[in-house]
Amino acid sequence: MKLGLHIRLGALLAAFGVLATGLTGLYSYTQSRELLVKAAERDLMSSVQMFSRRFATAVHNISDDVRLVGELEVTRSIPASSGELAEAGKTSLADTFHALLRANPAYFQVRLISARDHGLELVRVDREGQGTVRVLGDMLQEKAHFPYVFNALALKPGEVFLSKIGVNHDVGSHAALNRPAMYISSPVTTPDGMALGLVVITVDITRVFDELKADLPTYRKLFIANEWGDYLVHPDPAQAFGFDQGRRVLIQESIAQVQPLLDGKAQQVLAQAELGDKPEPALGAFMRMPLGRDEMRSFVVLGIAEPLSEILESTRTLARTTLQIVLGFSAIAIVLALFAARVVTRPLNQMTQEVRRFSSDRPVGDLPTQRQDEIGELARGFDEMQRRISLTMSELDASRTHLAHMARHDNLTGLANRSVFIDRLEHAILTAKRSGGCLAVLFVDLDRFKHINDTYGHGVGDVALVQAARLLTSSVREVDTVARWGGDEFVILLEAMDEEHEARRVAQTLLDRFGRRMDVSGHALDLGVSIGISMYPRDGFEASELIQRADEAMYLAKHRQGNRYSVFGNESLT
Ligand SMILES: Nc1nc2c(ncn2[C@@H]2O[C@H](COP(=O)(O)OP(=O)(O)OP(=O)(O)O)[C@@H](O)[C@H]2O)c(=O)[nH]1
Repeated sequence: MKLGLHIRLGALLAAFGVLATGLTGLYSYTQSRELLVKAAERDLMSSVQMFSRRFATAVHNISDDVRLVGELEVTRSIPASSGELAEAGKTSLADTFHALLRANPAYFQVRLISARDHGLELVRVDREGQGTVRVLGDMLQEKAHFPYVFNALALKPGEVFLSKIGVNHDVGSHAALNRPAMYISSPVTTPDGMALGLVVITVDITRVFDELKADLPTYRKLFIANEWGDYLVHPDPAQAFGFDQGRRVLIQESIAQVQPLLDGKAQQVLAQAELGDKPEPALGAFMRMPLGRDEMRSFVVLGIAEPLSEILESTRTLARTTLQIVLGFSAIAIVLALFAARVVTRPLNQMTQEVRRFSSDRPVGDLPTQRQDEIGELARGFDEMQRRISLTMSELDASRTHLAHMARHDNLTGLANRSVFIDRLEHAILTAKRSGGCLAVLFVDLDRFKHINDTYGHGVGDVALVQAARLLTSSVREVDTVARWGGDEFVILLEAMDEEHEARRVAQTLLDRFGRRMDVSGHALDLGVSIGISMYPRDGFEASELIQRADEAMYLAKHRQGNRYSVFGNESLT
């Protein structure tokens, strides 16, 4: 099927419109998606930083409690000589420890440990079930071999030691037994700085982390690893504290991008992680968080990850919205394209119709010649072309008519020529034959015409011929035909001429009129004529025959001095 320009142009414009809209939509979707992922990365990073600050604050608060207990009068009253505290002081401290444990659900134990007697626990209160319990007598243990003891005793007054996070296996430690824990300790000193003992709080680190991550959305997962990469917190609890069960589950093995944090070559990184039982790709922000005093160079790696599906959820909404916008604008583009194509092609169609009308000789209607654009230019060009063609056509018509007239008439006198005369004679013969009528042919020859030419010149001879033609025409009926046979010879067809005497009368009229002197270009001339008459059907049945007979009769008249007529067959040369 042949498609019109309107459809093709419309389809082309529509395709451009849809393509442009689609590409714009795709570009804005891609850009927006990238911005969303970048925003999610920033958000995750600030989230992990916030978590780190809150963890630091929590540790700081616990450290303050440890320091506070260490600075109590009763704590500092441990005799340097014996290292043994008075019973009343112990009871008072135990009351304080009970209060601390009640106020801080994340504390497992609060203890005062002597610097003497191999780090013997002087006062100890443990969490047990929903309550607290003071450990007394033989149940008190020597702890000098624990890092939180010997490290704290080496500190200056007011300084705090943070232990590594590990699983507590102290026998008899009540609620803390086999639970992840962290020890925060600070020395108890004499005014001159000698260590008398230390205060240590055993922290339920799981509870601390649970409280800190309570503010995180459920789809965000927390990762914490120690300085060797062992998971301390993992979305899958089975992965945490693997080292306590004789296996290593290392963060750098599952999330290789965090290695620079462990190596101290980066403070924070973005990384791909996997979450859940059925591993789901996630984006995570990880940072290195120093723990404790600088010289210990202790740190943990904190990380918060979010499933990519959550991050890209808003991009799905964006994709839907973008698609709707693209479809909407594509529809508008198609409508506008068809409209534009129509606007452009309508004047062209109009001109096409006018060209068709012009080519089929119908009157041409209005053309958009007033337009100032290319279509107006085209219309004006067509209008001009159409006027020129019309002008040329009418000139051609005129010259064709003239040529046709010239082909049938004598140029000088305007009379019918030989061929027209023969046509009419043949036609008249047929008519006469059908009707049984008669007709007459008169052959007229000017007498001594050569003399006029020779005497007055050909110009005068021409005028004389024209006047002779007029005289002949005005002397016969309108139905009769006068033709110039050649030179100074004329032929006349008299139709419906039933009697010879009627033809004779016409010939006589001619003789009479030619017998009068004529004024030809100021010359008074006597133009005589010789006339021969033939009759149908008496003298012949054919046109040529009748003309020949009339010519012969004219010859007889001429032979007898001219200025007379002769009827064929009535006279003969003698
Ligand atoms: N001016 C003019 N002369 C013509 C034209 N056609 C023919 N003639 C002249 O007409 C003359 C005819 O001469 P002829 O045939 O001898 O006839 P004529 O002089 O009338 O002699 P007769 O017929 O015997 O009386 C010639 O001199 C031709 O040159 C024409 O169109 N114009």
